[in-house]
Amino acid sequence: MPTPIKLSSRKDYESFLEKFDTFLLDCDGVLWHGNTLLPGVREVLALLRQKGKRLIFVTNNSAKSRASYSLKFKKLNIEANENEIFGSAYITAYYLKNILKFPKEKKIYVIGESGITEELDLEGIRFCGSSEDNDGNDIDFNNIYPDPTVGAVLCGLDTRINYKKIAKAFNYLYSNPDCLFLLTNDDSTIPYNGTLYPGTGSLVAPLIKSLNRNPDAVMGKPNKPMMDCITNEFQLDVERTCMIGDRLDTDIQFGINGKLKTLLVLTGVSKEHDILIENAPIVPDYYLPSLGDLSELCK
Ligand SMILES: O=C(O)[C@H](O)[C@H](O)COP(=O)(O)O
Repeated sequence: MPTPIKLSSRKDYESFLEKFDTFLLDCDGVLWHGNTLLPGVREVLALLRQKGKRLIFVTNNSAKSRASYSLKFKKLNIEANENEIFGSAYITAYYLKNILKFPKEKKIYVIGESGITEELDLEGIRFCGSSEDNDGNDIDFNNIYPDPTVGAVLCGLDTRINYKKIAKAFNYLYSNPDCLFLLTNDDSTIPYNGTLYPGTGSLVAPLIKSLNRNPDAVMGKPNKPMMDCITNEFQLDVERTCMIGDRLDTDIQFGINGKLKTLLVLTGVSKEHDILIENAPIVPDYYLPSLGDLSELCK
């Protein structure tokens, strides 16, 4: 496995940027933690735009729709067109509609937030669950029963997860072997406020354990549906495209799977020792303490 190249000087930054026309950029842990932009990021993104680079934002965070992410970028004073934003909620709705051809007469039970329900709505896909099961009332098991019209259970990031949601999702999957079990992504953690919290992959562990069943499909990085959705909208020259991420097993693996070059930044989940240990399973082409370090070129 080749040794990753650490970018550490102005000369390194300049020659790195000259190699690529397109950058795929992860969001949580690269651009921001929650609603806090990481230092230097705004300047670097503006620099990349000035240099005529194409930017594509690729996030496994399904809590927001494409439109809501577009609003978030605007509030953070970052230029980003909606068609440059690929969130796992958007690609999941796209995949259900165009690839899985999800039947119109069926509906989806959702564990997740408005990102998912807004994108399903836009594709005309019926759903139930999500915030309607947020309530903190005692569970009434008589209110949980098989429903053959539920054709899939879809799980994404849900900061209002509760026993009732897991029990209803379990019920639909346990009572109907034809019911699909889908995840927007399976990140084990989410970088937030300089630390980590349980991510989507950890929230669905109770379902996997209790059903003794793995999901039928996971949409987000490092998986193919995310890349298929991007390449359906953008022609990528893989030799001149670089994936920038903070997480080895999603972002960097996603870039490797897509035959892209990869840059790991250390402001999120993965750390320098993860790539310098002997026989590291996943290694980026380049790495850098933070994306903001490239703002050295703005001076
Ligand atoms: O769903 C999750 O676990 C998180 O939203 C995910 O870790 C963040 O996605 P990213 O922007 O890093 O792809």
